[in-house]
Order: sequence, then C-alpha cells, then structure tokens
Amino acid sequence: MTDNRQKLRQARRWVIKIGSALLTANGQGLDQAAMKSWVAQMAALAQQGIELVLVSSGAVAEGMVRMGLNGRPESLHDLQACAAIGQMGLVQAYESHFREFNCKTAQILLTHEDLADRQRYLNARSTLTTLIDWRVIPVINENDTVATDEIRFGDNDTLAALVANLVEAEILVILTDQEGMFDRDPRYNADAALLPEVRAMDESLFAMAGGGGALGRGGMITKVRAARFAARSGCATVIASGQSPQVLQRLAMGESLGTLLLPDDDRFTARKQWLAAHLQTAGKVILDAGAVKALVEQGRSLLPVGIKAVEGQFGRGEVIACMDEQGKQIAVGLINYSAEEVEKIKGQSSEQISVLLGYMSDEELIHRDNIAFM
Ligand SMILES: Nc1ncnc2c1ncn2[C@@H]1O[C@H](COP(=O)(O)OP(=O)(O)O)[C@@H](O)[C@H]1O
Ligand SMILES: N[C@@H](CCC(=O)OP(=O)(O)O)C(=O)O
Repeated sequence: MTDNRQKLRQARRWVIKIGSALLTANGQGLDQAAMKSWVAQMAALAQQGIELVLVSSGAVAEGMVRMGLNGRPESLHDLQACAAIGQMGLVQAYESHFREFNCKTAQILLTHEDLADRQRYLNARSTLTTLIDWRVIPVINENDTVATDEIRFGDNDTLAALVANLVEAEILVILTDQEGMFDRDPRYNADAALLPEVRAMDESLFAMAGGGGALGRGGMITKVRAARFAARSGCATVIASGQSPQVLQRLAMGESLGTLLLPDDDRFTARKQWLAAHLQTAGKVILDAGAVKALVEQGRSLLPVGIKAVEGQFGRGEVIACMDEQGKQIAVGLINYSAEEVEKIKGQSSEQISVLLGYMSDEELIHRDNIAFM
C-alpha cells in the first residue's frame, strides 16, 4: 500500500459520485441490484463513522426508460422533463435501499448558480453540514428543471467536485464503468494502461482523457477537471469501477484500486490560500483581545461577543478582514451575517442573536474553517 493510499484510510468525509453509465445498466432502467450493493457499502462506511455525501446521476436515463425513449432527447425541455420523471425513481430507489440499513437520506438538487452565489453557497453548506451532523446521507443531483444550457453542469463530475469543496471533503470517489483512468480511452484501445496514481494538476492528463459513452456525458475529461476542482480545497479524488466488488470498502482499507488523483496542497493550506487570495475584503470587524486570543491561540470560531466595532458594508458570505484593537489585521474570513446585522449583535452572546435579529442562521459570525490568518 502506498503512503497516499494509506492516507485515504484516515479520510473522514467522503463525497461519492455514481454516474449514469453505471447506474442504469446500459439504458435498461436503474440497476437495482448494483444500487443495493453500493448502498450496503455506504451504510457500512457510515457505521464506521465516515461522513458521506452521495452525488448521483441517472435521472435523465431513468426518465427515458419510463417514457419509452430509445435515445437521449435532443431538446433541453425534453431532457429536463425526463430528468424530472426519472428523479422520482432515483430517490425512491435510494430511499428504500438505505432504509433497509436504517440510514436516513435527504434529497438535494443544486445548480451551478447556487454555488457561485455566496449567500446560496453558505445556505447550501449549512444544510449539508447539518445533515452530515445528523448522520443523514444527502443524495444530490443537478436541479435539471431550472438549469438552462449555459448554467447546466452538464455532467455530475463537476457538480460532485463543487460539492466536495463545499463540504470540505477529504476524498471524492467517482465510480464509473471503467477500472479507473487509463493512458488512453480503454473503450477503443485494448492495450491502454491504468494510471494508479497521478497529480490532479498534471496538465498532460487532458491529452489522455477522452469523452463519454452514450449514457454518461462527460467521460474522463470531466473527471480530470473535477479532480482539479476538488484539489483546490485539498481534496483527493479516486476514479474507480463501481462494478468492482466491495469497491468502497476496499478503498477505505487503503487498497490500491482505480486511479488516485492527488492535490498539490493539503486541505488546510488550500483553504488558507483560497481565503488569502481574497485581498479585497468587503469590510472589517474589530475584535477585542479575548476574541483575538480565541482565534489565534485556540483555533476557535469568531462569535458576536468578541466584536467591538464594524466598518464598511458587507453581506452574508463576503470575505472580511478581522483586526485587533491596535489596527493590525490578523485574519480574513467568510462572514455569516451582513454588516448591518453584525452592528446589532456585536458584543452580545450567541443566544442573543435570535432575540436581536428575530432569527439565527449560525451561532458564529465566522466559522473557524472559514478563517485564514495573515
Ligand atoms: N483515459 C480514459 N480512461 C478511462 N476511461 C476513459 C478515458 N477516456 C475516455 N474514457 C471513457 O469515459 C467513460 C466514462 O465516462 P462517462 O461515460 O461519462 O460515465 P459516467 O456516467 O460514469 O460519468 C468510459 O466508459 C470511457 O470510455
Ligand atoms: N443530472 C442528470 C445528468 C448528469 C449526467 O449525465 O452525469 P454523468 O452520467 O455522471 O456524466 C441526470 O441525473 O441524469
């Protein structure tokens, strides 16, 4: 076992993506036996304390079967209608399979726009982290009904990577119909060789990655792109075959299955770099000495009680500067409340947030995961 595979054994938060090509048994409708096997494996992982988020395709393919269509519809509206029909079968199948293992599930439909908008990004993140904390397994797909041509992910590989960033997963597992990524498309090259471990940021991967099959959409190109996205938050990606017996269990044991695409930076460095890149902050909060100490020395979240003053206009989800009372900038962070709201709750305990604002979205102003020090 390589050191990097060994590291996967310690990964606590996983995003697992299952593609259409795999789920729908060559266009014959949902492959219930295969779904049951993945669900059994996921239930066992959850039992071991691994936090899971599932991104599953298959809505369009299942909708096509339900409507008796032989080929993927051309028109956007027909595709959207098929997705709406098929999504019912998809979540129903997951719900009933997971229920057999006493696992609760939740359906989340997302668009690219949802994650590009900071407010909605934070809302999606809060919902997902709440579900994870409650040990409920979110089952995510693209919200095909409202997604139009330009804003469609078009493939769920990208969506899965964005979700991995959103929940700060340590590993993204992309299950597909091949053993992993090969140096050429194995569908057309019998002597293609499997790549066991690569750097996600290696540009030469694009030349080796081809497009997808009839049911799947993106092929290997979107999987490489997804691994690069995931790497931005320090998340490693594994591309493996969903048909390999006990694939998830074996990956969790550190077995060298499929292709491991490694990030260049670990998750904390990546997150810090992302936040630190936001040199243009939307405003400032001035912290008292106790809050500075809690953040810097104890790695805590920033609470309203530690705020002395607010400067500038900012909205929920913007990056702001955290200053000490001497005017020195100590950190930047993604704030959960607007400047107006912080003005009302500054110096108060978190219990007062709902009293003063009439609602409470988060008990901390800036979560410790969203703080980068200077
Ligand atoms: N270098 C490569 N290695 C492995 N598979 C590749 C490669 N290039 C292209 N592919 C194709 O990608 C397909 C998987 O992607 P896709 O059809 O989109 O499935 P999914 O629905 O799982 O996303 C494989 O069946 C394979 O033919
Ligand atoms: N969201 C849609 C399409 C997603 C899609 O085709 O993705 P994939 O098969 O993973 O490349 C669906 O559920 O059918």
